[in-house]
Amino acid sequence: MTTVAIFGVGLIGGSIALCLKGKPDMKVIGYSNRQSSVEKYMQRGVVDYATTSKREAAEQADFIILCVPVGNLEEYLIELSTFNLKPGCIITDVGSTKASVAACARSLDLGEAVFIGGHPMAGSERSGVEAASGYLLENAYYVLTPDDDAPPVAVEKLKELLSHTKANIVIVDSVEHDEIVGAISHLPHMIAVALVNQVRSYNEGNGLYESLAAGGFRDITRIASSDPVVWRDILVNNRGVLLQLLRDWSMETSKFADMLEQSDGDSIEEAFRTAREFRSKMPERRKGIIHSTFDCYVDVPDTPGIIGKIASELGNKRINLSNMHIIESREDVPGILRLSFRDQENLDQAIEQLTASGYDVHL
Ligand SMILES: NC(=O)C1=CN([C@@H]2O[C@H](COP(=O)(O)OP(=O)(O)OC[C@H]3O[C@@H](n4cnc5c(N)ncnc54)[C@H](O)[C@@H]3O)[C@@H](O)[C@H]2O)C=CC1
Ligand SMILES: O=C(O)C(=O)Cc1ccc(O)cc1
Repeated sequence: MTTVAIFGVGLIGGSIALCLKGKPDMKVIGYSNRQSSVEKYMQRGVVDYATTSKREAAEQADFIILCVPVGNLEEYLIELSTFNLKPGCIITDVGSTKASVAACARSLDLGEAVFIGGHPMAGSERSGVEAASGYLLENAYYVLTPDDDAPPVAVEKLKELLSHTKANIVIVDSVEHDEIVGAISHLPHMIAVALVNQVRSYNEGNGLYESLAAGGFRDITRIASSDPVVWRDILVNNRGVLLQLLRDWSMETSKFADMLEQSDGDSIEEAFRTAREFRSKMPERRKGIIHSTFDCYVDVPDTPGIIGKIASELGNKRINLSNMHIIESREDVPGILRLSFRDQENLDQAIEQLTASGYDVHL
């Protein structure tokens, strides 16, 4: 029997739990510091057992996965180091920053337990176990940041466990991770929040800003709806990297100011051209090392008949849909529908058709 203890069964912890629960010889335990959350985890069936005792969860675990906000990771590691963990127990985390938690683990005596940092590079602006999905990490990158002296057998065991997420596991140095993820994830979150707040302040004087904000503005600012506590911790933790990135960002925005001051249309055109070229070369999620699936995701309102409507829209155009899965659907909250196709051609046709019909389709 493999016992996995998940500390903090929210969006990410819950999604990992859903990938593991029910697998042969697997027991998934959820830990929360609140009794009401423990009851919720059990009611939703995301774990086999839940407890408010850290020690109880930790001491029977072969794997401990810390899925709490980044600001709590160190205190959890320190407490784990005082427990009587199973020899060979593998502790990992899912925090969006990796250098500080790695340094903390290095400074502790974990006995015969091993720490290997991790970061699944997928998620959403939603939070809590209600938003968890067993498909969230499928085909996404999942970074592991083992120290050089981490036993290779432990890294292999962790990879084997995480293979249930169907993510594409890659090994990256923890400091390099924070620099790269700072640029591609943390900086965009700051920009989205700053942009929304800028428009919010204009809107105080004229409500038309809010009414007219659509399409592009919603796309670029989706991540501004992310959990404030989770993101407070990430930004504060990666502050050194982020301060440099913000300086570079200010240079980029001043280039735009210069181009506008000089009415330099050619340079503006060139900026859009180079950006479009780089972006078009970026791999899509389904093009990972892992076997490709031909899936897309559609944000759908929870209205009666919506699934039938989408299915018949595709059927009418003779687009061959091989599977459909509702990832989350609650009253008044948009759900996500995963549509699977047997080949690229059907997928491309479906994206074209649904986008033309006004659906929000992503890969
Ligand atoms: N949101 C995202 O898309 C991604 C988040 N992450 C990382 O995953 C971790 C968790 O984030 P989410 O799942 O998004 O957040 P979440 O808010 O959905 O889940 C966090 C969970 O931890 C619990 N929690 C909070 N403080 C706690 C404490 N002091 N003790 C015990 N439990 C506590 C909450 O009740 C909740 O169940 C963070 O470290 C974040 O950086 C990693 C990849 C993607
Ligand atoms: O919703 C999105 O696009 C995200 O950027 C999700 C996300 C949030 C935090 C991470 O550490 C990794 C991924």
